[in-house]
Amino acid sequence: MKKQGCEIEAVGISYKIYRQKRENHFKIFKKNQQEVVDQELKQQQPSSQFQDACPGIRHVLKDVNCKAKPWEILAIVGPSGAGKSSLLEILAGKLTPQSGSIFVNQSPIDKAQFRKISGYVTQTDNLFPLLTVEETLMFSAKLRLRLPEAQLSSRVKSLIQELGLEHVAMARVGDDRVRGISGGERRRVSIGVDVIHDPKVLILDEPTSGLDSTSALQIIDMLKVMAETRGRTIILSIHQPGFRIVKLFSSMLLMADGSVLHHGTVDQLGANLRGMGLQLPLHVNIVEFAIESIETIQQQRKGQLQVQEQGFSAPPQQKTGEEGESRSGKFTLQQLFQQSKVVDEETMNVGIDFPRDFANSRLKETMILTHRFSKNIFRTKELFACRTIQMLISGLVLGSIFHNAKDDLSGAEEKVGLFAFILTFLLSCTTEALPIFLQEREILMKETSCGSYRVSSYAIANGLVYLPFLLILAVLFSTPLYWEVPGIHVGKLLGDGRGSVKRRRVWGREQVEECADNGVLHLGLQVRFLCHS
Ligand SMILES: Nc1ncnc2c1ncn2[C@@H]1O[C@H](COP(=O)(O)OP(=O)(O)OP(=O)(O)O)[C@@H](O)[C@H]1O
Repeated sequence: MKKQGCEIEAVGISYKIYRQKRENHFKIFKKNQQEVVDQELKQQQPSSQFQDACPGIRHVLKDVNCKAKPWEILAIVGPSGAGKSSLLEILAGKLTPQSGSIFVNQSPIDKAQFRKISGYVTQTDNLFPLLTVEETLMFSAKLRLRLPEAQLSSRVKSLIQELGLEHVAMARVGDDRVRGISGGERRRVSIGVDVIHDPKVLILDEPTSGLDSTSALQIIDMLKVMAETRGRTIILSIHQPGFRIVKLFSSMLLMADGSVLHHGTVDQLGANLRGMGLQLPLHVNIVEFAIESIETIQQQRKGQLQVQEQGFSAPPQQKTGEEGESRSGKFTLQQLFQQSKVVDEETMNVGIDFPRDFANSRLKETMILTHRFSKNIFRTKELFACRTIQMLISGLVLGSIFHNAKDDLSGAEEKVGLFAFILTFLLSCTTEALPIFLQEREILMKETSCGSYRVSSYAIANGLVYLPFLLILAVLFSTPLYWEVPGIHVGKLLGDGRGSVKRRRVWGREQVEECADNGVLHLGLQVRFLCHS
């Protein structure tokens, strides 16, 4: 019987970023940046093709090859800045490399479809701080699964149990500002949000960062169980894994400076290091030792590459299988370490059912999002109470300033000033929404990119929740003004058809004044009047 699973293979991935250069603004004709890069790359020697020789270009990933198999955990390790996060983002379909390809079960990846069958847990936790752990997972389940409420609930409960979060299920998630659950528990919630739909591939960027060794071990242990019991493919990056954690990794990708230095099991890494004359000291973690010895490994690699380049002119040597040259035609350290490529035939060519559509209809997802927004709003009562009081006081103060406005021309001018002030005040108030949106933006981008819901549903739900509140604030602001400032009552403002028109000539130009019966100048006409004069 064939195993169900999803094998991910990256072949010849190169990713570079362009640093901003000081531009000569007086130079009108300049070359396209890509053209410059291509020309500079062409000029380079083959042996130094991966050096950061081009000024302004940073090679983040250099011809990276790797393979992650189902039922296994592939750990990406390496020093800070090695390119681990960039590789994970490329594997998750968030970044597009300049060259190279990603294959899913040997077929080229369709990013949009792949995002639906995979989960990507970022380095930072993007969660709503005011929702409880259970609510967070429940909303995620509702948005990503098309199941009856009872089944969703039982699924969330069993996931909470699996994640070891029963004791904090009803506690608020919290963040840097709001006190909530611990950092380790929050990391587990982030993982839970991305595994609730049971993805075939789970990509995690530093799932153990900032955790104590016990919490870190718990998380990796949980991922191991997930891989082994459900045949999931797990790819994660990790900094300085402990001894017991390393044992749980099925294979390891050691990276430094954007290149792969080792891709294989932990035992193979030990053997290769010994083969290079590096003896592992007693009681030292092999990954730590490998990272410490990166310079030596890189030097050996350079030497090997030079030997291979010289070998190009010599008659070709016999190669076994796929060893020696990767699909992209470039060499990796796998070749240096003479590792054989183990291909588990059982995992190949297994069809994947890509979900075609969103889990819910537009109406349903709008309802779910409206519910989530309402919960968040009702839990920020203090903020809303402050805004209500602020609007009420602003209205009262402004009304008292214009309380003595007269019902003549100068009074009308004051009222136009008041009108302009109100507009400016209300427009400046709208900028308060910006920090809230910036906070939620990461969550919105994450959820919409993996196909949880449509952006339009988010916008509608947001409007449904916030617009009534904004209307209430506007009424609270305008009520004291309405009663305090004489002559801006709606009835008086608009007149009732009984107004009269006065014409007079000032400096040879005809000016029009329209007065209601009580002598109040029509505000709208006043604006026109001011424009004319
Ligand atoms: N958008 C970017 N702008 C500038 N530099 C970038 C960008 N993306 C990646 N880099 C650079 O590429 C290199 C690799 O970054 P990456 O985040 O992938 O490393 P990492 O191995 O995940 O590091 P860490 O373990 O510290 O998270 C770093 O030197 C980083 O500064």
